[in-house]
Formats: sequence, C-alpha cells, structure tokens
Amino acid sequence: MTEDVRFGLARHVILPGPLRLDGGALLSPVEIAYETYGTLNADASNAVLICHALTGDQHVASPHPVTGKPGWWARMVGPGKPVDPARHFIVCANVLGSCMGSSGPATIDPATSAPWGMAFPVITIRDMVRAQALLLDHLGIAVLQAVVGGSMGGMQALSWPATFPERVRAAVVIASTARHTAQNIAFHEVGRQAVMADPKWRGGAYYDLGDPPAAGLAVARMAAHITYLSEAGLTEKFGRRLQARPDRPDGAISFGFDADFQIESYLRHQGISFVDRFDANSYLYITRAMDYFDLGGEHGGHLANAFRATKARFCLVSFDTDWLYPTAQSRAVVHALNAAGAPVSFVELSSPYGHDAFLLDAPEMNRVVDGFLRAGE
Ligand SMILES: CC(=O)SCCNC(=O)CCNC(=O)[C@H](O)C(C)(C)COP(=O)(O)OP(=O)(O)OC[C@H]1O[C@@H](n2cnc3c(N)ncnc32)[C@H](O)[C@@H]1OP(=O)(O)O
Ligand SMILES: N[C@@H](CCO)C(=O)O
Repeated sequence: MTEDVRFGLARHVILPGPLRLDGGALLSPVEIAYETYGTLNADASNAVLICHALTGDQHVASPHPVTGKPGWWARMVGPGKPVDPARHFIVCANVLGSCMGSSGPATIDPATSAPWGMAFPVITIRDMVRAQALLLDHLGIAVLQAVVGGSMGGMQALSWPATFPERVRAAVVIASTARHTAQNIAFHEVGRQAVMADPKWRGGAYYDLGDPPAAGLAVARMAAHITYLSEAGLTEKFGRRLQARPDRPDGAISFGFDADFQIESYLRHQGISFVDRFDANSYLYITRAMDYFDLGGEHGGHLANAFRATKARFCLVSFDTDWLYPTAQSRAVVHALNAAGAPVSFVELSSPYGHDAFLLDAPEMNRVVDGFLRAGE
C-alpha cells in the first residue's frame, strides 16, 4: 500500500486488494483518489461519506483542478453548511471507473503496463461501494455517521446500507433511484453510441495518441445534459431566443445550421467544455454501472429485502421537475423502507431546475439534510 498526499486535502492511495467485482474479476491493485475535510474524532464516529454523481469527482468542496470552478457541492459541504468540517470528518472519493485518479480505464493495467482501455472490467454501483469500504478500512473508519449523495451518488448511498448493513448509521439519498428504467438506459445508450461512433474512439485505445473521441463525447454530454434540466427551466432561460449574430443589411433572416438558437449554443458549450474534464471510456463504464443498477434485483427482486438487515435511518429528497428520476422512484424506495421497517423521512421539493437542482442553490434541501444529520448527533 502506498499513500501520496498530493496537494492540500487531495490524497491518492494504492491499496493491494484484490477487490472481487460483481462481474467476477479480481481488481488489484485498487487506486483511490479522495479528499478529506475536518478531523476524525477519537472514537471515529463522525465520518460522513459523500458520493458523487456520474461526472463528479473527489473535489466536493475544493476547486476543480481542470476547470478551476468551486467544488461541485460547496453549497452542501463546508464551514456552516449541513456537512461541516467543524463537526464531521468528510470523505469524498473518486468512484471506481472514473478518471480523476481512481482505478479506471485510463489507469495502468499492471499486466500490460499500458492503460486498461476497454480491458478494464465492467463495474457496478456495488463495486464502487466496495472500493469505498476498502478506503474506509484504510482510514480506520468502521462505521459511517452518514453516507450522502445525489443522482448516482444517491445510488451509492442506497447501496451502502444494503451491502454493509452494520457500517452505516444514516443515508441521505437525493434526486436518485433504486433502479434504472428503460428510459434511463435508453438515454445512456444514445451517449455511448455517440462515443463509439466517433472514429477517434478506436475501440477505447486512444490514450497514447493524444487525440481522444472528443466529438462523440461532446454529443453524449449534450444529450445527457438535456435530461438534467427541465422544459420549464429551458424555456425560462432560453425560450426560442436566437444567439447574437450579425444582422444582414437587408434585415432578412439567414437560415442555416450554425448554433442559431441560444439553447443550441448552450448545449454545444456544455458538450465542448465537458471533454476537457472527462474521459470517454470512463463515460462508457460509469453509465453502464448506472444502467445495471437494480437494488431490488440484487435482493431477490424485492427492494425491501435490501434494507432488512440495516438499522440505518434514511432521508430521501426528490425534486418535482426531475423527469430523469421522478418523485415516484423515490416514493418506491420509501415504500420499500417502510416495508422493511426502516426509519425514513421523505420530502419532494419544488424547483424549476429539473434533476440537477440538487447541485444548485436549494435552501430547503440544505435545511432538510442539516436537520436530518443533526438528529443523529
Ligand atoms: C453531482 C456530482 O457529483 S458532480 C456534477 C458534475 N458537474 C456538473 O454536472 C456541472 C455541469 N453542469 C452544469 O453546469 C449544470 O448546468 C448545472 C445545472 C449544475 C449548473 O447550472 P448553472 O450554474 O445554472 O449554469 P448553466 O447551466 O447556466 O451553465 C452555465 C454555462 O453555460 C454557458 N452558457 C450560458 N448560455 C450560453 C449560450 N447561450 N451559449 C453558450 N454558452 C452559454 C455559460 O457561459 C456557462 O459557461 P461556463 O460553465 O463555462 O462558465
Ligand atoms: N450533472 C451531474 C448529475 C448527473 O446525474 C453529473 O454530470 O454528474
């Protein structure tokens, strides 16, 4: 095992493993890039694990090393925030399969001394959770005060008490689901096909060429980004407004295929900026892990069975305009928790911003999470 504190709070550990994956492969070693904030107390009872979404990373409350933007959940994690380094020892790890330092297709396969590419084993949400458990072992944390996550982070927060019932006292699950629906899988498949149709993808073996499948990945992000927003939000922000362009002297409209509408220009910007911070193969692996996620399916087809062994408290939050993981999917989890006799709070919040509302200013969400965490302290 080697540990390298690279800068500030950012850490990188290489654990020997092996980690047995749901697909049967043994992963060894297991690299995990993570950040911590705050101090672990004497009885190691104040640890809060933050789980990130599809394209998130360990930089939950510190600037992103590529974009320089504030941490993706600096609104939730930080001094005076619901998850507060003054009270909590906060851990956020880059998930298995991602591209910010944890084992994934861009890291080195010890068998070949070359990047794994598509030889990296297919992973599941539960595999991500098992890798996080290895990290907690390494940090001396037997039991989490809480695991907190939105979107795919919420899937991990659900998988944690199901996989390690004795290791979690509370789970906060925001804008998430216990299984991917046909529609969820369909959107992801569009994105994967966009990546794979890019000739620069080259079966995933593009790392040494310095010319990744940026066009395909950008289109994948554009399609996905639509699902993170809402029709009302898009109408309010862009409507049918046109992007600024030089007027023709005769006043006539010039038709064409440039990004004429503001929404087109916005989506292109989201796609182009995404490829600077994300790896195309990681996009394939993580979307696949989300598609395979079916917590009830992992427990004999009954979601309640996933929660029978845990004593954890649960808090679920959904947003009324989230059509990716609509409130009905959170309610299904609540019903399963009720059936399993697990204590659960649930609230549907109103927001015009769709699925990604959990990443934006949402004072009610912060109040709910703050109150729920304090109730267990
Ligand atoms: C959850 C996790 O674990 S990690 C999350 C991973 N991170 C993300 O998903 C972040 C990317 N997602 C986003 O930015 C999402 O849009 C949101 C919803 C979270 C952010 O929403 P907002 O803060 O309202 O930003 P908005 O959606 O308006 O996008 C702003 C960007 O669009 C650009 N933009 C706005 N209008 C236009 C336009 N007409 N043409 C081109 N670009 C435009 C802005 O210049 C800005 O660019 P920048 O990000 O490079 O500075
Ligand atoms: N927009 C976030 C959440 C998607 O579920 C992300 O890219 O990770």
